[in-house]
Amino acid sequence: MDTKAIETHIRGILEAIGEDPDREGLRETPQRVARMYEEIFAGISYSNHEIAEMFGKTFEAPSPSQSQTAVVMKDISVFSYCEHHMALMYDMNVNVAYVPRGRVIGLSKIARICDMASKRLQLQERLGQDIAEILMEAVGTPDVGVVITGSHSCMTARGIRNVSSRTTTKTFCGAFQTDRSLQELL
Ligand SMILES: Nc1nc2c(ncn2[C@@H]2O[C@H](COP(=O)(O)OP(=O)(O)OP(=O)(O)O)[C@@H](O)[C@H]2O)c(=O)[nH]1
Ligand SMILES: [Zn+2]
Repeated sequence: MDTKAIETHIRGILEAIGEDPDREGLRETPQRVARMYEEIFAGISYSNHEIAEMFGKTFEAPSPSQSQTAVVMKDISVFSYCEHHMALMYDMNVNVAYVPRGRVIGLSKIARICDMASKRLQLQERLGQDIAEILMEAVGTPDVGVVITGSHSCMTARGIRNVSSRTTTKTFCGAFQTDRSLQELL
């Protein structure tokens, strides 16, 4: 990420909106925003494949038996940023489930994958697909479901200003596409 360029452009934006970038409260703002962008857009620097490798530490699944195990993690909270307005997606709640094929992933890594995929300019729909794609590669299973519910500040704090609206997107891969009992886990 080119932090020097971000600083220059943020200063330009401050001037363009009629602010004085040299007044005390704003003097360090371009640097602060550049540091913030490094943090909140960290996921732009990595492909889904790289994130799968980064957080892809897995363990042998419990001994296979007649039964089928599903892993479900609910209420993973993330923030993301809509690509249309660069506005915050907030109160984002991610539910993830997968059916292991011999390997299971460390639980914290599921939340790390959701967090890193969120740190991009996103569509909520694409965020679900990214999380599913990364998890499928990391765990080595095609059977993954991701359900996301969230609020978009581009719809609540501006424009139509509909503060109560919430959007849910569901991404079903592999067996989740047809198996209602798997879908209902989410
Ligand atoms: N599908 C989808 N749309 C989104 C997402 N985030 C924001 N949008 C929408 O993207 C659209 C961009 O539409 P435009 O008409 O180009 O932008 P705009 O003139 O600012 O639109 P308004 O918000 O209606 O004022 C808007 O309808 C947003 O609500 C998202 O995650 N998924
Ligand atoms: Zn938007």
